[in-house]
Amino acid sequence: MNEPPAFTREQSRRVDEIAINEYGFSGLVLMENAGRGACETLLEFDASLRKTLLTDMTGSETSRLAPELDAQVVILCGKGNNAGDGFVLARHLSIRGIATKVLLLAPPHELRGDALTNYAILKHSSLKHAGPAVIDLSQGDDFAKALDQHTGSAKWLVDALLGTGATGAPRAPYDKAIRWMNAQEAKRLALDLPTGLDCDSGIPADPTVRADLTCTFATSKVGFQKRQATEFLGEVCVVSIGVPQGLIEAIST
Ligand SMILES: NC(=O)C1=CN([C@@H]2O[C@H](COP(=O)(O)OP(=O)(O)OC[C@H]3O[C@@H](n4cnc5c(N)ncnc54)[C@H](O)[C@@H]3O)[C@@H](O)[C@H]2O)[C@@H](O)CC1
Ligand SMILES: [K+]
Repeated sequence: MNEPPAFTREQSRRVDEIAINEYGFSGLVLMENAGRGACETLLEFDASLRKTLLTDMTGSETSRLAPELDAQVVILCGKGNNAGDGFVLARHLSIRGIATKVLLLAPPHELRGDALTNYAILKHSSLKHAGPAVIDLSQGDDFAKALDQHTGSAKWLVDALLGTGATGAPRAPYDKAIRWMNAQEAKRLALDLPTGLDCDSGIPADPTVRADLTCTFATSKVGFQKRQATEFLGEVCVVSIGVPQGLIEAIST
């Protein structure tokens, strides 16, 4: 049997582009599959993540989640589609009763397209149904203190800062956020790739997220096979985004 393919940045972006422009996929469907797949992978990886639904006076579970500070999963989002995957992940964790919080590191008015749509859905469900708290940390001066305050005793920090749209080393405020993430005891999940890692060369920038688990979408990435990348990736799980295998094979040849 052939080895599963690993793609360059350009090939990965071509999968999305062809799926959308030639096959007729909606970008939202691909993003939904990415975020939902990451949710399922995380829950399989860490069976200790538990439902934190509150109980009402009669002892029955209510649909409200435990208060914000008990978030078990805190998702740090940038402004591209990688952040969009993070918003979808937050929604699906919340559906499964896992208390989740989203921290925005870019101003919400800079979100576009599918990421903006999923942000709007999340905000709506947060206001209407006590869904995941969404907190804008893009303003304010004491960034590390704000991150500490909003993270509490989370078990997992999720890197939804940058994906295949990254160019060069992570710039402010992502650089500070990465240094802060790497210094926490919580485990780290990277969506698509650890922010800072060049997915073609495998060369880590200073700083790069040190992940315990990387959920990478559609295929693994060429740079992940390089020795210097290993310590930043943790366990790598390839998550299907629903595109036909034939498309992946066509692009890999
Ligand atoms: N429809 C699609 O295209 C899909 C995309 N997916 C996700 O989308 C990601 C790619 O999304 P995008 O192309 O929006 O890119 P990113 O989400 O990687 O972010 C790009 C944004 O970050 C900024 N940026 C780039 N380099 C930076 C740096 N070094 N420091 C600070 N800011 C920087 C850019 O100005 C741009 O606004 C994939 O990795 C994957 O996670 C998945 O949702 C599957 C479907
Ligand atoms: K990422």
